[in-house]
Amino acid sequence: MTSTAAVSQKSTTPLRGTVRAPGDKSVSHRAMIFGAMATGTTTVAGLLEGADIMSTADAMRAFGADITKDKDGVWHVVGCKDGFQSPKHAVDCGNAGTGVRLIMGAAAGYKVSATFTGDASLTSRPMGRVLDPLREMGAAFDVAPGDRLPVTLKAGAALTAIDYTPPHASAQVKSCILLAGLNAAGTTAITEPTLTRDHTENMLKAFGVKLTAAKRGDGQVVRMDGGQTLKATHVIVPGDPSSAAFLIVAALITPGSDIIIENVMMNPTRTGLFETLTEMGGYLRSDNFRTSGGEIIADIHVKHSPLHGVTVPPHRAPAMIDEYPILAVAAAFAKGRTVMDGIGELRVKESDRIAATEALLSSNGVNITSHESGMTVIGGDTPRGGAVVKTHHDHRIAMSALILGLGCDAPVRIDDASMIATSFPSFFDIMTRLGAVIETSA
Ligand SMILES: O=C(O)C1=C[C@@H](OP(=O)(O)O)[C@@H](O)[C@H](O)C1
Ligand SMILES: C=C(OP(=O)(O)O)C(=O)O
Repeated sequence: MTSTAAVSQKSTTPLRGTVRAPGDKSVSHRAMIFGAMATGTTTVAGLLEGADIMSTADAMRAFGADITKDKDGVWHVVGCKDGFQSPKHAVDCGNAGTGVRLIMGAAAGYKVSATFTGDASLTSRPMGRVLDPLREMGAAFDVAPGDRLPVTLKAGAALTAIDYTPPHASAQVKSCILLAGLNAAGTTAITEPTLTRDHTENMLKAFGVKLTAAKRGDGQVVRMDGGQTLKATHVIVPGDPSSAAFLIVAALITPGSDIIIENVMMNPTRTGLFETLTEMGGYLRSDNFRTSGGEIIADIHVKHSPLHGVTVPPHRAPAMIDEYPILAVAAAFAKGRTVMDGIGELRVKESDRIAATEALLSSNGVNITSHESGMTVIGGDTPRGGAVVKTHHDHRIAMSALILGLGCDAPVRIDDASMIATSFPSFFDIMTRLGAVIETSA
């Protein structure tokens, strides 16, 4: 992707209007992958047409799926005939950790060979967290020491189910093992000490797979027999709460704002930020609750609010893991101290998000400190702004910086806005429609 700089200005008018959240990224990846694994044609409405999902769709085509979009915007995924086939070229998963980790799990079950790679950010992220359990199941890989991409899956191994407790709270690891387990001998069991997003479990059931998820403490044990086939279904993708987060914080910090975001997924494994912002004094009212495509969705009404700092309970981290950079921005406008702990996983996202968030806030005059697995913001004064923020190929850092600029005295610039298209291609359009001054610049 070519990089484009962008800048946001202090909002002198309130944000107003009703907008629709873009399709959820996690659900969209899964719709493409599960559709490719299924027999028959899966239809997908409301797909997030972000770059991450387009990379996953291309990867599924490389393994033999036929994927097209019709004139009404509905995607059709014709499952691979006789399972995944070995791709002719390396599979480039772009910027998407979810894409590559889930696809490696799915592919490991089919006795195919494939080389996986990605962009500068993805090739620096740890893959051992999925390669280790897949090796335990019997898969073999060629990979340089350190377990980074590129990774080559070697053909031929028959998999055996494992009973696994992931060392990190990770829906990607859980999902990778479950997808491999579909074609493994025996019963795959995964114990999660803390529950992570459960879209894989929900969607596998929608594709006709039998599995059980039994609550255990704050977590669960998922069990699934191998040798099950997925049957094509119709997927309706709900709006992404992680994208809605940017619009919500923008409205909370801009005086006079009053906005409605429609169609937001309210799955409790994803709504930790909404809970936290409400505790901080934010006006967030969800109504019109309904069920669509097996998920609860609602419309969220947000008004500008005076915020105060809070301590975020570490056990809430999995339910808002992608939202800490934008929470730190909200914390810059909240009176007092906001403490975020138990978030060491942020070090291995698209960028080191603790370091990137600290740089983004401190360079714009906000008081922030950090340690290995946490950060603390002391907020309340209008930030100075005026910095050019390095985004490190990270869409969430890019959007967080631009939202910060809406409340700073001087404009906030970012070095590269191109990655925003991975998860929220309509970000600029929607923000402009709400009345924000955010522009790409040369
Ligand atoms: O399963 C998923 O769709 C995701 C899981 C999370 O990653 P981890 O599993 O690494 O926590 C999250 O950060 C990512 O944006 C999407
Ligand atoms: C961490 C993220 O995604 P992924 O791991 O799929 O790259 C994210 O979208 O914030």
